[in-house]
Amino acid sequence: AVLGGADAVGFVLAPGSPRTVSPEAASALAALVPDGVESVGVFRGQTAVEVIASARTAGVQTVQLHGGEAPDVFDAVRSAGFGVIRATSAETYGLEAQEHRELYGDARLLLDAPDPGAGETFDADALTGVEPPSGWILAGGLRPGNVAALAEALRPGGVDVSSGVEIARGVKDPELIREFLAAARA
Ligand SMILES: O=C(O)c1ccccc1N[C@@H]1O[C@H](COP(=O)(O)O)[C@@H](O)[C@H]1O
Repeated sequence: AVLGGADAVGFVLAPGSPRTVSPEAASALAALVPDGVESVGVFRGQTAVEVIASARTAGVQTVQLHGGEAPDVFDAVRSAGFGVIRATSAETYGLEAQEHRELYGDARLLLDAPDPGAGETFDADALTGVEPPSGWILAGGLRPGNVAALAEALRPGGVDVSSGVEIARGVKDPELIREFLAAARA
């Protein structure tokens, strides 16, 4: 991903995924990430104490929370010195946009399909009439073959991919990563 020109790389530190890496393994990988590329720890449904401990061991800069965590978890993670990304379902974001602004306002927003990491797209109509905050990140079922059209239609500030650059669940493919990055940049 770094060689292909990604702006950020993520390590799944949430338990229970075929992509889960230990904080120690993530630390060895994150140490290879050069300055200027953001390293992100991906979490779901853990306590603030667990998230902060794992993120510290892994040495990531940013924490991405997928589990509907409460605002106090974001505050704790931020106070521990990490940047924070709030990942939520695009299909419900329309109903909770005001809540996001009021309760999580300075967390970056990532809009995803309901089942994170499943490689499923969401119905883009869910964002009709909704204006996510500037710099929001689009995720959920992106692939080399659909990222350009979806980015063109939805105009996010960034895109995030996992399943769409894998040859088997949990196994990334360098060629698909290169294709994805080229399509996203285009
Ligand atoms: O990838 C996982 O297994 C995962 C586990 C827990 C939380 C998030 C996870 N993945 C994130 O989901 C989005 C979209 O993934 P996909 O491209 O649809 O496969 C992305 O942010 C992943 O990092």
